[in-house]
Amino acid sequence: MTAPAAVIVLSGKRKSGKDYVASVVQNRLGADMCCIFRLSGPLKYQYAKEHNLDFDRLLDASEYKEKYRMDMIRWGEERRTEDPSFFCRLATQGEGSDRPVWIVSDARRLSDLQYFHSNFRKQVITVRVTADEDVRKARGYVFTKGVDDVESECGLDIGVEWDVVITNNNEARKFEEQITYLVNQVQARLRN
Ligand SMILES: Nc1ncnc2c1ncn2[C@@H]1O[C@H](COP(=O)(O)OP(=O)(O)OP(=O)(O)O)[C@@H](O)[C@H]1O
Repeated sequence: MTAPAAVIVLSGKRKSGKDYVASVVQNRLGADMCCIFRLSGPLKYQYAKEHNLDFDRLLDASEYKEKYRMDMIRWGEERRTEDPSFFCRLATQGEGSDRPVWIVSDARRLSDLQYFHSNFRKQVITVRVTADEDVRKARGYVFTKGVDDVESECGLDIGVEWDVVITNNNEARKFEEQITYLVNQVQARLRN
């Protein structure tokens, strides 16, 4: 595996705009230069594989998914406890990992940040995407107990020093300036 030149690690509350930022940055840099990884991506796939289940049925909103949902969450936690970098490693393998810029669109835990800091010390750029609650609500956010008040959503809310903070409150010009700043940081790493 060739090491990437830059690794952008995005974090933010639900509907703050992480996926949106990831795709804007990818468009700026070019898809051939840049790959987006989702840490939440391989969980279902790996769970299905290890339990001999039908991956496609696990992805839809059927009874099948409901039946295995709790067990899948438990299994994911167990895996992470045994090996905190398990899902980070899994998500960033395979297609696209040979591109020079990685964007990880959904860091949720301190262990996610620790993984990227310790494996890609010089390349990593941590980014917190923020948006006011009313803006997030307008984008479809609804507070859900058991989802929005647990570690996977709140683990990075305080006590982290981010390299870049992007405020994404529908202010196009400000947003643009912040994206340009981030893209410049990436380009500086590509030159080194
Ligand atoms: N600056 C922006 N301009 C226009 N639309 C935006 C902007 N930011 C976010 N959106 C839109 O708001 C919605 C939510 O954004 P997005 O999916 O990127 O959030 P997220 O943080 O990835 O959410 P989740 O955590 O639920 O996956 C999307 O439809 C997205 O296109």
